[in-house]
Amino acid sequence: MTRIAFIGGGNMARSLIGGLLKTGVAAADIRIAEPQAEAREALARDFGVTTFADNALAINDADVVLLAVKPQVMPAIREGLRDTLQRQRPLLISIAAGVRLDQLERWFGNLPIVRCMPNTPALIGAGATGLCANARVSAPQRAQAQHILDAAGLTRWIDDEALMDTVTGLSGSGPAYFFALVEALEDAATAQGLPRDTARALAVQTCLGAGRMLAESGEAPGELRRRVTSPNGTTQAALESFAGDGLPRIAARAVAAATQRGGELAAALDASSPT
Ligand SMILES: NC(=O)C1=CN([C@@H]2O[C@H](COP(=O)(O)OP(=O)(O)OC[C@H]3O[C@@H](n4cnc5c(N)ncnc54)[C@H](O)[C@@H]3O)[C@@H](O)[C@H]2O)C=CC1
Ligand SMILES: O=C(O)[C@@H]1CCC=N1
Repeated sequence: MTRIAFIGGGNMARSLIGGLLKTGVAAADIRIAEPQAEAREALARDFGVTTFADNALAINDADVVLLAVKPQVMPAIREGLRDTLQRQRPLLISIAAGVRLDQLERWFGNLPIVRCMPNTPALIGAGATGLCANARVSAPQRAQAQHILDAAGLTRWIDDEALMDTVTGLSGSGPAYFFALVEALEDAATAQGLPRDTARALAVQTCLGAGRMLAESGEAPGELRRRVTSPNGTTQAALESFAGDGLPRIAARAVAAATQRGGELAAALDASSPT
């Protein structure tokens, strides 16, 4: 039995808690610190978990403390947590974009820490998470962290922490890229006269079907793409249009922008909380 305390009960905490409960973790073993009373009530109602307005109270007796606040909020929570963390020495897990292991060690002390980057499909158990551990994380703690994130979907360990911002740019932010593409496809078909609800339904199912084929067929995306593309057919016309507009470059620039922003978030915290 692992007691898990969440600091911050927003979107990602809700996604992760939903996954944990589905895999059989007892609600009694999950505690959440959340400053907003309305959010606390919703968490207790939706998940049956215990909530706290006070961060230090929530982590009392916790084996794992999971930081699920915005990167900018990290320095502000250290005062309230540091003493209890040092006394209990739980496994600390952070899901904050950009925030580095050395920063977490500076703020919260020399603890076993796992930095990870999940994504919102965790809510339905279809998340993707990259994890990276500091040297203090023992093998059982590594397994503990993986077990918690496995409840949200697929997990992959990332040995080189510098690549965690790339993971953020790929899968952390990635669901939004696919949502944006579906929005654009739906708008394009609607502009040609298709009723919006029909355009939405067809675009969403196409996205789901393509995603399932990618996940379940074991085939490379390029091979699946080739099978849709008849010589001189409709798909070829569309793919040539994508290529002409520089789709690979568009994707590379978007991932680079998100990756860079991760580094900027961390640098801003170095500037505002140097010690
Ligand atoms: N939303 C996403 O798709 C993903 C977000 N993340 C990371 O997860 C973290 C949380 O993001 P979201 O859940 O989207 O944000 P959110 O804004 O929905 O949740 C943050 C929660 O922290 C609470 N909070 C604010 N100050 C606090 C304090 N001093 N003590 C305790 N709680 C406090 C807020 O009231 C809020 O409920 C961020 O660091 C983000 O980088 C990581 C992967 C994906
Ligand atoms: O946009 C963000 O900063 C967070 C991190 C990854 C997804 N959402």
